[in-house]
Amino acid sequence: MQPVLNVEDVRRVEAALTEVGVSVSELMHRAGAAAASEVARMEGADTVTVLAGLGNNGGDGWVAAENLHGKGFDVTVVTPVEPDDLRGDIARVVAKSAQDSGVKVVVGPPRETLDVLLMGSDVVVDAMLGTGFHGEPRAPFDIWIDSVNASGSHVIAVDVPSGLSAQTGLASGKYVVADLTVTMLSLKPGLLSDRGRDACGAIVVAPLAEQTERLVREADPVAWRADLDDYVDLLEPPSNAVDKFTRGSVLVVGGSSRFPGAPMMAAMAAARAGAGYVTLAVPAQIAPIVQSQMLEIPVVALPCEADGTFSLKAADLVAELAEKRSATLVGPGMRVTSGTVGIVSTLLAGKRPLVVDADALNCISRLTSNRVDDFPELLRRDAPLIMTPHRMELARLVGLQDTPPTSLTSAMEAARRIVWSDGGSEVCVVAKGSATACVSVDVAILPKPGPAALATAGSGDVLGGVIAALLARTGVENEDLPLLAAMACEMHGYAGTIAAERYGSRGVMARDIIDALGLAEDAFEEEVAFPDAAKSGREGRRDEGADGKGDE
Ligand SMILES: NC(=O)C1=CN([C@@H]2O[C@H](COP(=O)(O)OP(=O)(O)OC[C@H]3O[C@@H](n4cnc5c(N)ncnc54)[C@H](OP(=O)(O)O)[C@@H]3O)[C@@H](O)[C@H]2O)[C@@H](O)CC1
Ligand SMILES: [K+]
Repeated sequence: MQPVLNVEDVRRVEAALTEVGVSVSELMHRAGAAAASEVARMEGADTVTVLAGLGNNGGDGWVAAENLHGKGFDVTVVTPVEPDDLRGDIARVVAKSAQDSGVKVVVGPPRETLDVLLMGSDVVVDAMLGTGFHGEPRAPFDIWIDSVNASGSHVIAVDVPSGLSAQTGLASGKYVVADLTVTMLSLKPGLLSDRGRDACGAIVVAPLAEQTERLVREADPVAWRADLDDYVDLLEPPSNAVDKFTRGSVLVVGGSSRFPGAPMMAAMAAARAGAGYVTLAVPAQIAPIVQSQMLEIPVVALPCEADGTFSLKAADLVAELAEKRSATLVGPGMRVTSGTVGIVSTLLAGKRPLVVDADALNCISRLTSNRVDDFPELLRRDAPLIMTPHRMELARLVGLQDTPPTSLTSAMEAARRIVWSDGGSEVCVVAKGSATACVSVDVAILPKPGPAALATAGSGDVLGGVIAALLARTGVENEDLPLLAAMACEMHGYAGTIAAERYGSRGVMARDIIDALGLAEDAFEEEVAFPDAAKSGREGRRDEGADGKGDE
C-alpha cells in the first residue's frame, strides 16, 4: 500500500529530511531531476517548454529545464519575471544557473506568443504552482493554464497540477489537466479525489531521499492507497469442493412500494458477486412483483403498512432470518419510517455481519438525531458492521447536513468521528464519493476508483450487494474489513469498466454493472495473481491510480 500524506505532513517530512542532512536545495535538485527524467522517458520528445512560477515549484521547473538542456533537449523556460527578480533564494539560484547554462528564457510573453510556443512543444512542464498555492490562480497563471490546456501537447505537472489543491482535490478556478504528475515525497489526498482525478493523469511519486519512506510512515499517513497485491490474502483459492452454502449466504432487506427495484439490484449483485445463497426480504405489498422478477432468489414477504413500507412487526422476523445468514445487507429502497428504524436497530443489536446502506443509514440518523457519534453503544457489536454512506448520508449521520463534506479529507474526518466514537475494529465506514475511503479505527484505505460510468442510479445498491457477498464468502477478521470493502469497490469498478465497454460510458445502467460482476471478479483475480501478464490488457482497459496511466 502506498501512504497518502496531508500536505502539512509532507512539509513536516521535508523539514525532517533537512534535519537528517538533505537540504531544501538538494531536495529541489532531486525534484527537478525526477521531473526531467519523466520527460526524458517520453519517446520522440525533443522540444520542451517549462512554465515556471515564483516559488519553489518554479524552482523545480528551472532545475528540470537545466537538466534536460544538459541532455540535449531544446528547452525554453517561460517565467513571469527575470531569474534575478525571483524572491526566494533557492529558486533564484537555480533559475540563474539554468539561464547561465544556455536554457532559453521568455519573460512574460503575450498570450499569442505563449500559444505558439506551447503548441510547438512536444512536452509542456507545468511548474507554476505547487503546494504553496491557495485561492484562485492569479494572472498571469490563469491565462497560462488556459494556454497549456489548449496546446494539445503532452503535459507533465510538477508535484501537483497548477490550480489544484493538493490537499482537497478542489479547484476554485482554472487548473491544468496533465497527462502525468510527478509528485514529491508522497501521494497527497487531493491528487486522488474530486478534480484531482481529472487533473493529474498518471501519478509518479518521487521519494527524493532514502530516508523518505521511513519518515513518511512516521508522519502518520492520513490514508493508504491499495495496490492489487494487497488483496492477495483475501481471495480464496478456487476449489471444486464447494456447495452453495459454503459460498456464504446473504440476506438483503429493503424495498418499499415506491422503490421496489433497489433491493432487487442489491440481491442480484450479491448473487453475481459469488454468494452461494441469497434471500430477499421485502414488504408484503411488493413481494409478488419482486418475486416475478427473481428466478434464482427466494423472496420473503414481511408485514407492511398500507403505504407499502415495512411495519414494526417485521423487525423480529428480519432478525430471525439474519441469524441464519452469513451476512445481511439492510437499506436499499426501504424509506425512513418507524418500521424501518425498528428493523435497523434490531439488526444492529444482532450477532451477525451486517452491511448498512442507503435508507438504513438515514434510519440511524433519525434514531440518533443526526449524532451517531454520541451513541457509540448503538454500533458496538462483535460481528462486522460496514456502513456505506455517500457524502450526504455521511453528513446526516454526524450533524453536517448543512455543510456536507466537499472533499475526500473532510469525508474521511466525518467517517473517523463514527469509527472513533465506537472505538472497535468491527466498524468500517465506506465513505463513497468520486474517491471512496474505507475507514476503520486503525486505517483508511483508498481503493482505486472506477470509471465515471459507475455514477448511475442503483450503482450504490450494487456495491452494497457486492460488499455483503464478499463479507459472507470470506469471513474476514475485523481488522481486514477496510481492505475487504476496498476490494469490493475495485471489483465494482472493474464491472463498471466492462459494462462501459459493452454499452458505452454514458449508457451503463446498474443492471449492466451487475451482469459484469462475475467477469470483473475473474479479471480482478487474474490481475492480482498475475499482475504482469494482465498489465498490457489493463493499460487500455481501465482507469488507474498511482501506478499507471489513467484518469486519476
Ligand atoms: N515538499 C518538498 O519536500 C519539496 C517541495 N518542493 C517544491 O516546492 C513546492 C512548494 O513550494 P512553495 O512553498 O514555494 O510554494 P509554490 O507552490 O511554489 O507556490 C508559491 C508561490 O505561488 C504563489 N501563489 C500562491 N497562490 C497563488 C495564486 N492563487 N495565484 C498566483 N500565485 C499564487 C505564491 O505567491 P504569494 O501567495 O506568496 O504571494 C508564491 O509565489 C512544492 O509544490 C514542490 O514543487 C521541492 O522543491 C523540494 C521538495
Ligand atoms: K505545478
